[in-house]
Amino acid sequence: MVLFFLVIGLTFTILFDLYISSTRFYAIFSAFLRLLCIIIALVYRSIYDNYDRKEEQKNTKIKRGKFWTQFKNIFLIIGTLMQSSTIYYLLSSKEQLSIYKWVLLTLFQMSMPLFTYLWIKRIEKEDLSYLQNIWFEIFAEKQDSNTDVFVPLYTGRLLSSVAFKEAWPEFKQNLIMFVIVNFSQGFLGGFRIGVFAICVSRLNMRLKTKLFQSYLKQEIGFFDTHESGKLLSRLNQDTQVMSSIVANNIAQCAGALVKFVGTLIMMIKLSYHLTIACLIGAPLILIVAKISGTAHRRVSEKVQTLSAEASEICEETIQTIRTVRSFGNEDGELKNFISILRQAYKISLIQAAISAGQKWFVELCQLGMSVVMLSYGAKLVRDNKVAGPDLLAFVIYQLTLGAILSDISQIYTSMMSAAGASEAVFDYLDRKPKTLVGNNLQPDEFQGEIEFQQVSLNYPARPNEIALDNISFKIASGQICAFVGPSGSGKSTCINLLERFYDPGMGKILIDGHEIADFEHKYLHKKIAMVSQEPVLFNRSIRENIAYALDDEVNKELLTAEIIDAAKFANAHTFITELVDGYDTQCGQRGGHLSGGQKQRLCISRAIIRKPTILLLDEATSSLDPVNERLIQDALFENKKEKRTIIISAHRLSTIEKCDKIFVIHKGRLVEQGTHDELLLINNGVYQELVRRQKMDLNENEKEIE
Ligand SMILES: Nc1ncnc2c1ncn2[C@@H]1O[C@H](COP(=O)(O)OP(=O)(O)OP(=O)(O)O)[C@@H](O)[C@H]1O
Repeated sequence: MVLFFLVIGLTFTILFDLYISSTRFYAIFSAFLRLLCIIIALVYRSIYDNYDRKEEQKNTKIKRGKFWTQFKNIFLIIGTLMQSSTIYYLLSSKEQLSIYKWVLLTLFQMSMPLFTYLWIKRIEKEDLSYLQNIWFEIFAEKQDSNTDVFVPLYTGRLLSSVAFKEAWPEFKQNLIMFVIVNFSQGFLGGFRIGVFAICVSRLNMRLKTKLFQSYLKQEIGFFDTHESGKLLSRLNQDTQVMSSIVANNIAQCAGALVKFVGTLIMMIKLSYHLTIACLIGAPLILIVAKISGTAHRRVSEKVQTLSAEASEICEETIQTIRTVRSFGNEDGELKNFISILRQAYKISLIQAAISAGQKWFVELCQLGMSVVMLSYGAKLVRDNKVAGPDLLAFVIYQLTLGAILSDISQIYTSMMSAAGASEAVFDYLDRKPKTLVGNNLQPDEFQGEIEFQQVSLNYPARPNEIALDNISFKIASGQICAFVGPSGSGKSTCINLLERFYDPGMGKILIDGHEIADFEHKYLHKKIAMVSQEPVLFNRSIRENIAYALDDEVNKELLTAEIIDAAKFANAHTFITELVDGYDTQCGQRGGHLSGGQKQRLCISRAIIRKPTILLLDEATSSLDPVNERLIQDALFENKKEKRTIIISAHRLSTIEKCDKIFVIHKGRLVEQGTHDELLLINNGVYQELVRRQKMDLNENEKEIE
């Protein structure tokens, strides 16, 4: 891809310089364009270098190729000097340019695409490769602008041939030039629009991919503190705003700047007196653009934040629609939604007022510029200082310049809006996960021996509350153990740590003597499977849900047999085959088309099919009827074929009586451990109390039934 840009850049350079450029003026103009582009590249680079430095200060571990970075900076500076010297040479040399000098100059000027190539390479290294689309767009826009600049000149000349008798002999020649420049403008304009449409879609796709990729890399704590609705709004809306505004405007801005410079050169060539007269209002337009741009940035930031909040309410309400309906609170949710949209609307009114005010002011300045230029121009024509046809061409240039200035001011304003919208997106894109996904340890043997060494944890969402306090225990390979304790005591937290959803604040978690963080991410999750408290299924078929994340290359027939075995293990096969579509039945969003118990059984099948060495069951059978629960328990306890370490977190103590070891957790601390019989012997122990209470509840229930 990068080579493609390089080839395009070089081809344009050679074509334009060797064959199309025949005048010294065009050569100067062409070199000037390159200079401009290199300067833009330099500015970008310095911004990213600065960003690098900040990153380095934040994270000293990041080592970057400093030498190479500086080397490329020097390249860009040399490029700038080369282009400047080309312009100087062309301006100062009086003699006709010979062909070998043209070749030399062209080689000289080829530095531009070469430097661009280096710059693009650099961007790719920084993982910001989507910016190359913008760069390509600048290329396309630049070519278009080149011919744009000549349109008023030949329009002016053609009109003068019609209007002034003395210009009649040149009518034919002017008509041909008029057709050529207008045709090229139209052709290149179409080309530009096509390229632009591709660029926007590609930029959008890449931005979304990068952002989604960045979300997927984040630690679970990030999702505890960032609502999904807001994250989705950033992913869908903000990236869209960014890609269309940024791609569109950077391209237009480059084009407008090129046109501005080109038009200005042509105007100066026609009459520098008139040029000075008509530029009086320009600085005012640019100052107003700057002021309103800053205002737009702030406003747009607020609007995007509010729209993310609205999206969060919408998403949450849809997700929890059954609860909302059961409490009859549809109006309440709608009210919240409307109130946020109203706030956004009020802020948009400010945005509209700023845009309108800016437009009025710019139009007024343009009018002033026209009046000054026309009055002064008429005087110059009367004094024979400017020829009539030149004044006509100048008027067209002046109108073009006014439109360009107006464009630049609007581009700046909307760029600022995009900057406001993009702030949060870039924050997420640049965010480094606090927990690294994993290292590279992938031992051939994985026994499943677990050890907690003085482990403590505070959840990121509640940094001041201790969830686990100095917990130490050891589970031998192949043992079946249980975590018990009152609700909120920390059982699921221990399981979350074994899944590496969080890293302990203090202490170590070892598996087979290695720290859990040392294992490679995919390897670890092949060896450890979990069935969580809330059974979550994907909106796919039962078959796909059970085989979720298994390697694609697994033989299909084998896979079907394994899926059925796994379903049988979890006692799910019977209910699946009773469904009309059997294993192809769709589960609905989050498994909403199935009952709680059915979902749990599918989740168990999904874990079992992976043949994990460590199986974590967090209240995995809580929604099942006693018969089904007993069948699954038996399958777990009696499966001697595979050596598997199993950890069960359960409230129904009858289900864990047979466990090799029971860990009693209370208020985040490990208070007792042993077998069921050993724990019952601890007088006034927590376990003894839990068993006593459950027995009482059972007796009362039995009495009620009687
Ligand atoms: N993601 C989280 N962010 C903040 N605090 C959390 C989070 N998850 C759990 N907690 C808190 O940590 C403590 C332990 O929770 P945990 O889920 O481990 O309890 P548990 O013993 O599994 O309870 P239960 O039997 O009800 O499932 C509780 O006080 C809970 O409020």
